[in-house]
This record gives sequence, structure tokens and C-alpha cells, in this order.
Amino acid sequence: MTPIEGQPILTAAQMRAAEDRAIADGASVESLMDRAGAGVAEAVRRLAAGSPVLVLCGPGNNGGDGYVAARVLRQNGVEVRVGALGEPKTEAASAARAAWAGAVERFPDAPLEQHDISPVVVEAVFGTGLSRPLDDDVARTINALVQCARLSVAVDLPSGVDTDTGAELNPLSLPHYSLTLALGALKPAHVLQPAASVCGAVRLLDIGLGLDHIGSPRENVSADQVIARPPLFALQAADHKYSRGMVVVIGGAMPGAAALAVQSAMRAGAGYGLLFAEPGTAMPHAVVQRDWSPQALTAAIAGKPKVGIVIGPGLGRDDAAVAKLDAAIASERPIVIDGDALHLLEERHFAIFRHRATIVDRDRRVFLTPHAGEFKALFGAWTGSKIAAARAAARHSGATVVFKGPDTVIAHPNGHTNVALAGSPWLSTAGTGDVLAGILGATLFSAPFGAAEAAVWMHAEAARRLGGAFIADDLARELSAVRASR
Ligand SMILES: NC(=O)C1=CN([C@@H]2O[C@H](COP(=O)(O)OP(=O)(O)OC[C@H]3O[C@@H](n4cnc5c(N)ncnc54)[C@H](O)[C@@H]3O)[C@@H](O)[C@H]2O)[C@@H](O)CC1
Ligand SMILES: Nc1ncnc2c1ncn2[C@@H]1O[C@H](COP(=O)(O)OP(=O)(O)O)[C@@H](O)[C@H]1O
Ligand SMILES: [K+]
Repeated sequence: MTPIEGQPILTAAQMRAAEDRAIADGASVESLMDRAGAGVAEAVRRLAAGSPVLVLCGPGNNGGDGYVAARVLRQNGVEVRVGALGEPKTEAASAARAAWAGAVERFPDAPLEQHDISPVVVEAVFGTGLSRPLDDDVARTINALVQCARLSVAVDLPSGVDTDTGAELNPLSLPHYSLTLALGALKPAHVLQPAASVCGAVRLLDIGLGLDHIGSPRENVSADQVIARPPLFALQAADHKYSRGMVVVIGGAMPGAAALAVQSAMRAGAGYGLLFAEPGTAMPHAVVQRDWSPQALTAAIAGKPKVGIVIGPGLGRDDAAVAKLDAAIASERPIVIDGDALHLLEERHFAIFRHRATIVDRDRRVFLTPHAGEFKALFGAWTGSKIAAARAAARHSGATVVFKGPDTVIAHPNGHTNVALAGSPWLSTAGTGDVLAGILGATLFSAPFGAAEAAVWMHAEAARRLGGAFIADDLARELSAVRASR
């Protein structure tokens, strides 16, 4: 069982292609199934700690994994029952069924008795092959058994979720599993909501698909990835405030939001924080404040090698805001566009960003940080996979798109996409987006492999350290410790 940070995410079609490659290289479906089933059995044996186990098997290869797991568990002295949804339909699953010497109970037509409910349930009904919603009685039976179990383990995926979008296919909401064992690679449903919540803890089981090369251009499959703890540049003895990076926040009607952003940038490691805000905005003394004019911006950043601009938090949406946004984009410095500024973007801006993206100039990158409402306003309503939607938005806009939420997706204009693990739901409080925009201003210069990935990770880590019911100001303060730990 491997933790999932940094791991590739494959769609159902990419998974099938990986399986085909492994088979072409000499593996067999049976050998892959044996490894999957044995891996599941080993994990369940340890976690069940002597309790009896009920394995639910479906008609496809996911069910085949279940029969193998049942056999291996029994060989290791665990008391096992098998419940099956019909006869196996694939050759490999039929062979696995035939090798299981015990009884097979039927469900849901002959429902597993209530008094027989097992403390440990292994659910191997459907995996990546689920093509339509579960029948209601099947869904109800699985729900009841999983809900009553002390430990519930989904094999590959919880039955009833869409592999590629993470949607729940049935109207009846699915139970939350204790653990999901992803076979061979993660799929989008392991990280996208609502399926990610249904999965519970997710661990990866290596089944010998040889996916180590995924993501390399030769494979022609650019895999998405889960964000891992990022490396950040350590400070050098000779560092000074400008070498660490200057973050300029351009505020407007609601100065508090811009104030949160600039403080967050400094606490995340920027050496200099400059705020253009309404006169008299209360601020830590370390933050330099100036009155706005395009000339003042030009003068402040002239000759400074590392400048990141953050615009949007508390900006407002009036004509003055539009003029500020145009000046900020015209500066050709890396820019984080958040909040109100996202509502002011137009196609003419995207044309500029797309042009910059072709120059491959690290110092002119553009980041958009929409939440779901802002995303819809910018790019229109989306259906299907949040990963695919973010990728299309990044391609169209020429910007790196940080599509926020409990399953934040970061998509780059070159098509590369990364997904954050579910952050603390306590982040759902006003102002935390302003904090993220500020952090991103700082990581523009301190994260060697992905400023947005590092910012999203630091944001989530600060929330994790705080525990619960914090406010955005607390989150900003916690960043000092998060930065120091890197
Ligand atoms: N891809 C790989 O490399 C490997 C996959 N394995 C397992 O195989 C699984 C995929 O196997 P399959 O492609 O056979 O797919 P599944 O076992 O997920 O299910 C497919 C079967 O269920 C039927 N079906 C789909 N939706 C249904 C519904 N709502 N109600 C009733 N029947 C429905 C299909 O017609 C098909 O017969 C993976 O999730 C994994 O558990 C492992 O055995 C080893 C290797
Ligand atoms: N339920 C949640 N679980 C995890 N993270 C969340 C949740 N809700 C919001 N967040 C995160 O909190 C931040 C909120 O940003 P945003 O919606 O822009 O808020 P605001 O505009 O008030 O600052 C984003 O980084 C988002 O990913
Ligand atoms: K399953």
C-alpha cells in the first residue's frame, strides 16, 4: 500500500491502454488479477485483525480480484464469505471464481441476511468497467453492508462512481468507505469530488503494470498527477529582500482582501510586500503602501528582477478596476488574477496570455485562480470531469488555471494537469482565497517545480496545522511556520 502524493492519475481508457501494454510485454490478465487480489488480501488481513470478512464480487474483472482476495484470505486463516452479483462474465474472473473453493451466496435477489452482516466488507462489485448506474436494489444492498461494517474496503473504486469524472451515478448517495485500494494507478474518481469523499482513505497497490514511464513523452500519455509536498528554494546567506521576490498587490474597493493577500505573500516567503490600497488601510508595518496610479506601479517595479503582481482580491469591478487590470497585464510581469479581476477578463486578454505562453518565458506567466462560480462566469458552464474542464480552460486562456474547491485542479496551458488531495473543509471561510492568491505571488520565485502546486500545498498545509474553525487571518499567520518547515 503506497501513499498517493505525487502519483499519476489515469483515466479508464489510459488504464486499459496500460493493461494492453503490460500484456504485450508478456503479462497476462490472470497474473495482473492475481497480484491485485493478493495485494487486497494482504491489506485486508492486516486491517481486519482476525475479524471475519465478507467479499462482494461483481461479474467483471473487479469481481475477479475479489475472488482471488477471498481465496488468499482463506489460505491465510481468515474466515471469509463471498457474495456474488451473478456469474463471472470474463475468462479471468471465471478462472478466479473456479479457484475459490467456498460457497458463493447471491445478492441482491437472495439478500445477504441482516444478522450475517460482516464487520469487514470488501467490495469488488464494479471497478473501471461500470458503464451505467447500479440497479437500485444492488445499490441499496451494497450501501447497507458497507454502512454496517466496521471496516469497508473498496477494490479499485467504490461501485457506483464514474471513473473519469468522480460523479455519483446513482441518485441514492453512496456510503463512505474506510479505505479504497487503487489498483495499478489512481483514477480521477480517487481525487475528484464527490467520489473522493466516498473513497475514504486511498492507497495505491502496485500490480506490475510498469507505469513508471507514464508521463514521459515517449509513452504519448501525459498523465495527470496528485500534488505532493513541494520542494522550495532554501534561503541563501546572501539573500536580500528583492532576491526573495517582491509581491505587488493591487487592491480597490475592499481593502481587507488585498491586505490578506499581501500579508500572506510575505509570510509565505516573499521579501517585499507592496500594496496599492485606499489610503488609511490598516496593515502590518512591514507592508509598504502606495496610492495607485499606473506610473506608480511602473516606478515601483522598475529594475526589480523578481516581481509578482496579484490583482483581484477586493478590487471591485468598476472602470477604475478595469484600468488597473490593464496596467497590471501590460507590465508583463508574472501575474495572479483572482476574485473580482476574473470577472473583468475578456478574450483580448486571453489572446495576450496565449501569446505569452508560446514565448515560454517564466517571468511572464499568468495564473487564474477561480472558484466554481468564477470559473463558470469565465469559461461557461462545465459538465463531466473537472480535470478536463480545467485543462480546456488553460488551453483556451493561455494561463495556468487553478480551479479551486475541495478538489483543486491546476491546469497548465501545455495540457499538464495536477490535482490536490482534499484539503480541510474548514477552508470554506471568507478570505481564504485571498490568502491563496498571496501565497502564489510568493511561490512564483521560490518553487522550482510549479508555483501553483506549491501554493495550493502550503495553503492546505496551513489549514491542516490549524485544525478547525479558523479565520483567513489565522491561515495567513500560520504560513510562516509552513514556509519554515520547507
Ligand atoms: N486494468 C487492469 O490493468 C486490471 C484491472 N483489474 C480489475 O478489473 C477491473 C475492470 O474490470 P472490467 O473491465 O471487467 O470491469 P468491472 O469489473 O468494473 O465491470 C464490468 C462488467 O460489469 C458490467 N456492468 C457495467 N455496469 C454495470 C451495471 N451498472 N450493472 C450491471 N452490470 C454492469 C459490464 O457489462 C461488465 O460485464 C478494474 O477495476 C480492476 O479491479 C485487475 O483484475 C487487474 C488488472
Ligand atoms: N470544502 C472545502 N474543502 C477544502 N478546501 C476548500 C473548501 N472550500 C473552499 N476551499 C478552499 O478555500 C479557498 C476559498 O477561496 P475562495 O472561494 O476564493 O474564497 P474567498 O473569495 O472568500 O477568499 C480555495 O482555496 C478553496 O480551494
Ligand atoms: K469496487
